[in-house]
Amino acid sequence: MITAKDLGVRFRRNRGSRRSFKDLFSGGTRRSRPGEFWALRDVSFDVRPGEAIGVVGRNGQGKSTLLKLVAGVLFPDEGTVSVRAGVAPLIELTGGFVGDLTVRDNVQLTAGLHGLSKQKISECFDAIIDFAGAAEVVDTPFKHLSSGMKVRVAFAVVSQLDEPVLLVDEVLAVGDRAFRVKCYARIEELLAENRTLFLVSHNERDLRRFCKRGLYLNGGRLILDGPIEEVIERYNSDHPA
Ligand SMILES: Nc1ncnc2c1ncn2[C@@H]1O[C@H](COP(=O)(O)OP(=O)(O)OP(=O)(O)O)[C@@H](O)[C@H]1O
Repeated sequence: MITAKDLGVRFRRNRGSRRSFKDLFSGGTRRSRPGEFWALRDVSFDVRPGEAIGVVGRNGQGKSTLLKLVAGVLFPDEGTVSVRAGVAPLIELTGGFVGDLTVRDNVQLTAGLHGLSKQKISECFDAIIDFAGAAEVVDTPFKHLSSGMKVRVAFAVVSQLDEPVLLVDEVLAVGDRAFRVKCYARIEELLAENRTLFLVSHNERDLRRFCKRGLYLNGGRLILDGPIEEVIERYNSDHPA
């Protein structure tokens, strides 16, 4: 379903840093420009349809960057990632949503971008709003929603899409308990339909509940790719609380 080979992503630490005169003459031969660092490097893995994968690592170790590559919203500087199916990304709280548009417009836009027909959208519109508990804010600009409500709307839409790959980045932590329970049930339904799931989480219970396999990232490197229990154990022993 997904093949990632030697993935590398480079970012600049400091937007203001300029390349030096000397750098200009060394042209493209330099491996890394000043101020740049590899947020992800030499990362390779294969994912089969229906696999549920938990991505673990401390803050800033490349987890979100990896999901963005799979979602196709970021291109690698090295290596390749191929995804043989559509992706429903739930990454970054407001990801893909337009702040000035209303909830209604955003739901229609996102669903439309993922290939749902007008008719299908109007069929499932009420269910999406109902799932999110967003009836009162349907005509409110998205930017005026509370952060929890933004996540609820985003999850409600994204989990309604027919895409075979679902990416969930740490958003479950934001919803209140009643909403999390609904999200868990929905994720379980999606897994039962043999969808592929990537879950970034710092919550071991969530990881164990949904994922069989884990990827442990540290310093942008893939330290361990294995059964979720082994991955959690290794992560915990590397970084005891
Ligand atoms: N657009 C960007 N420009 C520069 N640096 C970036 C950019 N996006 C991410 N980074 C940096 O890349 C590194 C990896 O970030 P990433 O968001 O993938 O980490 P993460 O493991 O998801 O962290 P968290 O658990 O905090 O969400 C971090 O040092 C981050 O500051």
